[in-house]
Amino acid sequence: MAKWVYAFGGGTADGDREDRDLLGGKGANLAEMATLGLPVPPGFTLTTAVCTAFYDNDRQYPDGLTDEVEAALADLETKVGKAFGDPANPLLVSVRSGARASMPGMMDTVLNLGLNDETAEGLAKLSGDRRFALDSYRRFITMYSDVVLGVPHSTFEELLERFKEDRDYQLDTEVTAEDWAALIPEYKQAVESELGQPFPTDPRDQLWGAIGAVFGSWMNDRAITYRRMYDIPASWGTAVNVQAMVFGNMGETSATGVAFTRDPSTGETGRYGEFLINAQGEDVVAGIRTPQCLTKAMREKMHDRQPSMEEAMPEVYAELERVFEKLEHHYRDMQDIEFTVEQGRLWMLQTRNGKRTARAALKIAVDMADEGLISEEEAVMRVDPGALDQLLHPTIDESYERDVIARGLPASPGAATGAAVFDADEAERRAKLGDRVILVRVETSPEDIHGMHAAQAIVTARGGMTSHAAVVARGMGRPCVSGAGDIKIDAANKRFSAKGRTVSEGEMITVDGATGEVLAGEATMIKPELSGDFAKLMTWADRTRRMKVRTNAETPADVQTAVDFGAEGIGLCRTEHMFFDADRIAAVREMILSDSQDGRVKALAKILPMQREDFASIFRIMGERPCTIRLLDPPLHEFLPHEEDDVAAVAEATGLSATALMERAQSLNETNPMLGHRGCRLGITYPEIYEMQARAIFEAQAQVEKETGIKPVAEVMIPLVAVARELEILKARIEAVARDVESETGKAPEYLIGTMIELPRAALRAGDIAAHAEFFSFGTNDLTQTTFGLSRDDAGKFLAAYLEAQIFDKDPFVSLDQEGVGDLIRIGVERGRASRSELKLGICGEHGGDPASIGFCEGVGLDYVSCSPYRVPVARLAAAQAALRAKS
Ligand SMILES: Nc1ncnc2c1ncn2[C@@H]1O[C@H](COP(=O)(O)O)[C@@H](O)[C@H]1O
Ligand SMILES: C=C(OP(=O)(O)O)C(=O)O
Ligand SMILES: O=P(O)(O)OP(=O)(O)O
Ligand SMILES: [Mg+2]
Repeated sequence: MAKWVYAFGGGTADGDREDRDLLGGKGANLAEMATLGLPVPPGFTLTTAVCTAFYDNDRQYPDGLTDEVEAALADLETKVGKAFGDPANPLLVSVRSGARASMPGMMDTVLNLGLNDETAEGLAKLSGDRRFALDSYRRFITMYSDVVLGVPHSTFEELLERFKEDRDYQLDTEVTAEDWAALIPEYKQAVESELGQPFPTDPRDQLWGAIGAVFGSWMNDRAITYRRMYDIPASWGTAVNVQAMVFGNMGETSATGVAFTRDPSTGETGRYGEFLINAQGEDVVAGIRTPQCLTKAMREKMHDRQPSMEEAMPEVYAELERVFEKLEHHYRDMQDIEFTVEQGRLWMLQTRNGKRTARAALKIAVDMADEGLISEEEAVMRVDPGALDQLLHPTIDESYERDVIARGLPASPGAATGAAVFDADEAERRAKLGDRVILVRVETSPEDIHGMHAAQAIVTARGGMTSHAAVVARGMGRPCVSGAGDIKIDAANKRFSAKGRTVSEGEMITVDGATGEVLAGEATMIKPELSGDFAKLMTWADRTRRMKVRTNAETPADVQTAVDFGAEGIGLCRTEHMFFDADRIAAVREMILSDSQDGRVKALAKILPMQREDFASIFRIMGERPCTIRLLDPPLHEFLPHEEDDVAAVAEATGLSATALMERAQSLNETNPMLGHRGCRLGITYPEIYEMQARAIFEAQAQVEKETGIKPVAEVMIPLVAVARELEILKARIEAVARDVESETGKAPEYLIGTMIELPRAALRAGDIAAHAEFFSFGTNDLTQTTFGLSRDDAGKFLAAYLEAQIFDKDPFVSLDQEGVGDLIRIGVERGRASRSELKLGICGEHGGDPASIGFCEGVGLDYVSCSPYRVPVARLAAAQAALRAKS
């Protein structure tokens, strides 16, 4: 029989951290902490299997669940010595979500459950603090109504605000016990008016209501968005944790807080966190009050005048410090911890591996390896290659004169510029149109997640470093300034003001998430420094990986950037990019529009010296690293002149009439150019084009060898081969050019000839093709396009609908379709290698920079991946992780 409910607390637990699939991360770690002997309020976990069964059975619970919950509740009552619903000695519980993967703030939690008029009075008597009891009661009504009954939080906020205004109160702390006693009936009345039925008073009804709502929150919009963003399957489900309440709102010796064992923004060692005296956990994470610092060091750094927890509660803080130490050693990773202090007694409410910026992930991984806590290989596995991207992005140039309009907390590092917007939907709308936007909000709620994702950076007027905005922004790598109190947002008129200045929607601002500053205008940015920890981790990754990492680049600047990032070769130099250059396009047009071979040869002679110099400048940078140069690929159609001026320029160069040229252009026009006169088909029909290019490559090699004494290595790549004979013919011609250049220069070029595999037929007939190819490079952009029959230029129009309908899990042009396109690659590799065992194999489609696709490339045994320059470090790390996974 399935077991649906697992207990924890009192030094033991039914499960442990290995059970996170079943108990969710929160439940598994609560169980683990309980067994470690840490002070965890006892409770029990309804497993993720209950959630799955609930959704599979039309929101019905599985048989036996009610009995198991009753038994667990009775056991909990015994453990804490209180009874659920007993006015004389009431047990209150929290009902908390918690999935396998942490989804901070995305699902629901209800605190203080079990309160009604009688138990609230009982709690007042028992605690001797009526204000505390009524404060807990009003919190419960508010939270339960919002989460379970669908009566929004704002209903109660408005009642409270009006009440405070009438009495001239500024803060919630001024509201007395009598005041709460007067307000609570108003709260309940508001619920009854809204729902037509009274607020539930039976604690068991409340419990099942909350359990249902928390399971239901697995399917709320923000949880769905978050799952999509982080690839979390809907089938995982959430667990529900029912836990005895401890109270941080029991006066000045009580508090609640969130802490990280290392700084989640920078990775610096030293505790980092916030706490609030006389408050409950939600107050900190929701950013309702701006909290106090955890440590003295942090307070001094932030110039905060309020005492830190280390200073205000030294004894409890010392105990907390011991817990940090224990947890970090136990989990061997930075921990994100939620705790509550009830009248001087510390209680642990959650621990999880802390979300962190890429910068912090890197520092923590390297530091922990240096401290001997983890191995170098583990450090390599700890950094998400995709997130590394964040480190490669610019920061504000120091010499830039900053026009600071507001200051807040440096909640997530990095800098970005964009147009100010004040609403998440608008941020998303503008971003879709290609605008860079900065989302400016009073505070963010999880409903804003799509807007935060669409924005370049986030600014909030309220909230601390652990507010929702800060945590989510760090996870996404978006710069964030939170708690910028100077900012007054006028949402109705779409503008904000700060220090007497006004910024309207659409005006450009800059956010510096490292300093907490918001600047007017667009700042100048500089490239990041990639030494220190970054270089160290990369060295460890390079030691570990099997596959080489090359780059797709053709301009000297890009090639240099890629080499600086550690590229070990060029995997794709697209020569057509050199053809489109403004001062060459006229000669290219002259070549394609001339109707004779002589005319083409004449035009190509103009291009040859330019191409030679292009290649020479690349070889000078690349030295002995191999350079794959792809001969002309795009359809001639793409080079045709469209404007009258362009036609006139070609007419002048060729001596042909504009009318004759237009007729010729018309005849070259294609209905379906991507499947038309392109790739090797051009080489076959206009041999002089590829001959010129081959000559430019070989002559450039000879020239650079003469200049530097270093022998450049060229890999001449023929695109769009479908039939082995195409390659056979073109290879013979290129070899003839190589021989000519050798006899003219006295230098034998070092080269290979190979092909791209970008058509299904080429993959299927890889055996025949390999008879003529010394290497294959999988052109997975076109191979995806041709395998799906899906235009890569037009798919954007309906891709969103395909992702929405779960026809595609991911955009197949971004992450390789490992089943379909992957099968063709597998076949290509097998048949190619069977025909030529030393065949060199690589990938040069965009997928070469995508970590999941790189994992696939490792699995099929490619020799290298090639990606755009800024992706090179990502690929180095992803290749190392793939190698480690393959080993394990
Ligand atoms: N049992 C509890 N006692 C006191 N405070 C609690 C309890 N359970 C949760 N909390 C606080 O609520 C927030 C949010 O809960 P999540 O379930 O982690 O979302 C948490 O920070 C705790 O401080
Ligand atoms: C790398 C490729 O070439 P391009 O993107 O230039 O078509 C490819 O098709 O995968
Ligand atoms: O359990 P998690 O980590 O998903 O988050 P939260 O604490 O917000 O529930
Ligand atoms: Mg939590």
